[in-house]
Amino acid sequence: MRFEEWDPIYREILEEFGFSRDEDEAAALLLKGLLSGRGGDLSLEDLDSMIRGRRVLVCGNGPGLALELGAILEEGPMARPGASRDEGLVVIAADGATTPLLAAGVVPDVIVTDLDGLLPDIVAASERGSAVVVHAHGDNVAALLEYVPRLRKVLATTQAAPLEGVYNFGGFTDGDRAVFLARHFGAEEIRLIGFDYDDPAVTPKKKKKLAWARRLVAMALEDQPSPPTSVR
Ligand SMILES: Nc1ncnc2c1ncn2[C@@H]1O[C@H](COP(=O)(O)OP(=O)(O)OP(=O)(O)O)[C@@H](O)[C@H]1O
Ligand SMILES: Nc1nc2c(c(=O)[nH]1)N=C(CO)CN2
Ligand SMILES: [Mg+2]
Repeated sequence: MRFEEWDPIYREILEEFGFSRDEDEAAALLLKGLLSGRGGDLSLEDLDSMIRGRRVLVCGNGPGLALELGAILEEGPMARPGASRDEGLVVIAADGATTPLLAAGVVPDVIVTDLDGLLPDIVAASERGSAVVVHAHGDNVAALLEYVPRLRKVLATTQAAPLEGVYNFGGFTDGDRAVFLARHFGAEEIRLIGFDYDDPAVTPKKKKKLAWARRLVAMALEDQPSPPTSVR
C-alpha cells in the first residue's frame, strides 16, 4: 500500500487512540539509527525471495492458535530454508504468536513484532534463524533500545511516513501488518490462524485494536489472486 493511501487510515488511528505522530516518527528515526552500520540484517530482496509465489501462513495470537496449528501440522510440512515453491508453508508469526509456535516445534520464518510479545522467545527464535520485522512506534522506544541489539536479521517498519531503510507496507496491529507484508511481497496464498477478533478475554484497548485488525486484514486480503483460506 502506498503511504498516501495509508495516511488517512493512520490519521483515524492516531485520533482514536490518542497516539502522537511526532513520537511515532521519532521512534522510526531511532530504529533507523539502531540498525545503521550493522551487518547481517534483512533486505527487501531477502523477504521477497522468502515470500513471492509461496503459500503463507500468518499466525495471530488468538486463543485458538495452538489447536488450529495442530490441524495444519497434520496436513503436511512447513517450509524449510531453501524449500522450493511447492514445499510447505512459509510461517509468519505476529509477535506473541511466536511463543505457541515454538512450543509446537515451529520456528517462524518471519516474526512481525512491535516488541511486546514474550521477548525471550522472540530473541530465541531470532537466534534460531527467524527474520524479525520490527515495528517502531511512540510507545515502544524502551523495548527498541533494549532488544534490537539482541536480534539478528532485522527489517524496520513504521506506521508513519517511511524513511530510508524504515518501511511502511500498511497496517497497525502485528497481525494485520503481517498480512500486508505477505501481500506486499507477492504471497501466492495467505492463510490465517489464531485470529479471533471477538475474543471476550481481552482488555477494552485490545478490543479496539482487534476491531482495527479485523478491518485492516479484510483490506489487505481484498482482491487476493486466490481466495484466502481462514481456518476460522
Ligand atoms: N484474540 C486475539 N488476541 C490477540 N491477538 C490476536 C487475537 N486475534 C487476532 N490477533 C492478532 O494477533 C496479533 C499478535 O498478538 P499479540 O497478543 O502479540 O498482539 P500485539 O499487537 O502485540 O498486542 P498489542 O496490540 O497490545 O500491542 C495481534 O496483533 C492481532 O492482530
Ligand atoms: N503509538 C503506538 N502505536 C502502536 C501501538 C501503540 O501502543 N502505540 N500498538 C500497536 C500494536 O498493537 C501498533 N502501533
Ligand atoms: Mg505486539
